[in-house]
Amino acid sequence: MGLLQLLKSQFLCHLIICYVFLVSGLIINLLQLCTLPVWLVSKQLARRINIRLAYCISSQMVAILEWWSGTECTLYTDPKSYPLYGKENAIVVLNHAFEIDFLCGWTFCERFGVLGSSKVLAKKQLAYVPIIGWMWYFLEIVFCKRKWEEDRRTVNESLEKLRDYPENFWFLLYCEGTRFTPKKHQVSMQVAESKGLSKLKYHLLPRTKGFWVTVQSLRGTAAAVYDSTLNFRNNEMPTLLGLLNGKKYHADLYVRRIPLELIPEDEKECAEWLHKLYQEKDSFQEHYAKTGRFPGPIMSPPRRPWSLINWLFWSCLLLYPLGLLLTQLISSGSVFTIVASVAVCSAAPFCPNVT
Ligand SMILES: CC/C=C\C/C=C\C/C=C\C/C=C\C/C=C\C/C=C\CCC(=O)SCCNC(=O)CCNC(=O)[C@H](O)C(C)(C)COP(=O)(O)OP(=O)(O)OC[C@H]1O[C@@H](n2cnc3c(N)ncnc32)[C@H](O)[C@@H]1OP(=O)(O)O
Ligand SMILES: CCCCCCCCCCCCCCCCCC(=O)OC[C@@H](O)COP(=O)(O)O
Repeated sequence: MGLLQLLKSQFLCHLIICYVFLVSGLIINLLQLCTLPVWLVSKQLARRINIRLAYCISSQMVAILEWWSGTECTLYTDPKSYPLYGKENAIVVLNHAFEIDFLCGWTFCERFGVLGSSKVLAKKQLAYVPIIGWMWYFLEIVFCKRKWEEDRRTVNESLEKLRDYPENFWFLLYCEGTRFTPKKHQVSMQVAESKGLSKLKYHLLPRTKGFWVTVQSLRGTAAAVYDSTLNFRNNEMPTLLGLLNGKKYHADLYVRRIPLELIPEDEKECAEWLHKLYQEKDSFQEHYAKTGRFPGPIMSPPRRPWSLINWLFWSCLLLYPLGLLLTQLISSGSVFTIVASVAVCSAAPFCPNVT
């Protein structure tokens, strides 16, 4: 193990990274709260400010993936579609099998310049998560209760509000509704069988209602659906903790751009269309399992320095007062205070994992 890799695996480094993320995140949440009066004067200005503030939070996690862990993200896509990415609103349909798949999604958002404005259909519980959930509230993220009777109206209303959004956005939809596990897959395939639908090997049966309401609500706003299929080389099972430890992963994303006009308007036909799409996604995963690559050419966008610059900025800003505090602590000469502080820091890794 090299010296740098050893440094990245040190708990003290993780503590510093989390400290910067948590404190900067709460400061940004507070700044977002301060933009509330701006909404009354100019909604579009408030939205633009919040896009930039949100970037300051989400790009820190992207920096961990791109710069700290050095994870490689490869994009397989059609060269004709490539120039449109980041230049139009789009609905992104992504498979949900990895702990960090949302972060790989964010990384591509960053590379195409839509990270601050990216959106998702998220379960309501995530709205209460400090920093990320609170940030999402100001970004007009669409939340669902996974109760169709309620979601039908609320999801539609939230999406309608995005019609005059001032910057390009990608709206992520995990149609499977939950992360893939063998147990969930088994149950899901029983549902498929009972409905007379073809089985899937690598995906759960897609929930069609959220997709239909999204497509219908964003007609005229979004130009296309980006059908995205993600996998990792060598059967890697990446985790957030692995990234924090500086572990390098290799993500491959296959994206097909499908113009929105090609998607049926009728609910039943739209559902059938989505089931067919998931059959195709399954065949791409099969191809990947056999050959180690997705079909089509590679058009990888390079990483940009902004996430790193933002991360360094917050680190400098927040580590300076922490350094002063530590210097004062040591120079205080109080053995009890020093021993108590070291004990608290040493005990932290043994706390139960809450993620
Ligand atoms: C160039 C680069 C391109 C791309 C880059 C990639 C990505 C970047 C883009 C953006 C990034 C932005 C943000 C990312 C950041 C963070 C994301 C993090 C977290 C969010 C994750 C979540 O929260 S996922 C959970 C919430 N989301 C969803 O659930 C969406 C899918 N669900 C739906 O659409 C649902 O329909 C619903 C929620 C709208 C309503 O749910 P409900 O359950 O009430 O209704 P359903 O119709 O779905 O269910 C009833 C029917 O389902 C059948 N059923 C029952 N059991 C099962 C089963 N196990 N499997 C399948 N089906 C089942 C049941 O029989 C009912 O059928 P009917 O025929 O009777 O309707
Ligand atoms: C700079 C980096 C510092 C890192 C340290 C801090 C780490 C904090 C991480 C917070 C990340 C929160 C992002 C929200 C993404 C959560 C994804 C998620 O929860 O998906 C839910 C789905 O799967 C469906 O769930 P279920 O059907 O199981 O209900």
